[in-house]
Amino acid sequence: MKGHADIAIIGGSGVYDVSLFDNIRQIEVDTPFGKPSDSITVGDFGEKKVCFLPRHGTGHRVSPTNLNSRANIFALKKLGVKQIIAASAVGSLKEDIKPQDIVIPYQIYDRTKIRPSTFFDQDIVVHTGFADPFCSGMSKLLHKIAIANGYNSHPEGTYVCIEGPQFSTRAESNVYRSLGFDIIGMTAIPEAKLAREAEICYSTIATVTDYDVWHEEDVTMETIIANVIKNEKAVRTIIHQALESLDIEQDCECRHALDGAIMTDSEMISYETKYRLKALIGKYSD
Ligand SMILES: CSC[C@H]1O[C@H](OP(=O)(O)O)[C@H](O)[C@@H]1O
Ligand SMILES: Nc1ncnc2[nH]cnc12
Repeated sequence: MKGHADIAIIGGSGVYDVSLFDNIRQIEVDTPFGKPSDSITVGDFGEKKVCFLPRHGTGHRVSPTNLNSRANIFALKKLGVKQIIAASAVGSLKEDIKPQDIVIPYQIYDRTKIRPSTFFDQDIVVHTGFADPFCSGMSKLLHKIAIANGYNSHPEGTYVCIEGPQFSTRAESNVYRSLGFDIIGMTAIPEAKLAREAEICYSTIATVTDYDVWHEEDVTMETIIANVIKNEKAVRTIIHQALESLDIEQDCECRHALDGAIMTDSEMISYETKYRLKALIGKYSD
């Protein structure tokens, strides 16, 4: 691996390349948790060092359950990433959130079942705050940009993350609606949790592809793919303008998430663990 990036884009369904960077190189990054979903494209955006990772791999090979999110986020941390903009295709749980709208989620409700969702599962115990799972500064910026470009953007949506890969039953969809959730997807968890553990600011541009089964006869891939294609321009526009505006020097509380969160006595953490997780805990452990 040879590369550095301050800002990362994680592409979701239909976003496998943002074509916004100059001087691009593909790099392979290895991590203690294995390999990320694909090689990472590093490049320049003006003065900024940026990178791109397709969440499901090129050609959409990795299902939500099998995503190695630990490797994906660890690899970005190793590159020096401080801010992640994630793109995600979602279903809507509300009438006024229409297909092709944008939602910038501010909360997540976790309905996943079988995903490793922490870096700290061996020899070290860490409890990070996750009350507000997205970076509020970045999310406000994304919403502002979406509105300024004429998109129907909803700030502050709650994203319910299901295990998938099957879509929900009608009963489940109606329960999520009765609980007041706004959008539904399969990938925000554990990505957002791991970004917090890695002290990286993390925000999502959720693009609506369907109304989920509470509203539709059935969720079909035909509808979803048609809207994924229509949503692509919005995602690219918002990312482009966000990259212009983001200030990597500006401090944020997301970047101090491990401060005071490590419960284990430093002397009890093995040398191997300190070495293995150096990119995450190096600044807190001697
Ligand atoms: C393409 S439909 C279901 C699929 O789309 C979303 O993925 P992503 O968040 O990576 O855009 C959803 O979470 C499912 O994985
Ligand atoms: N209805 C839906 N449920 C779960 N994930 C989705 N991604 C896009 N639409 C979805």
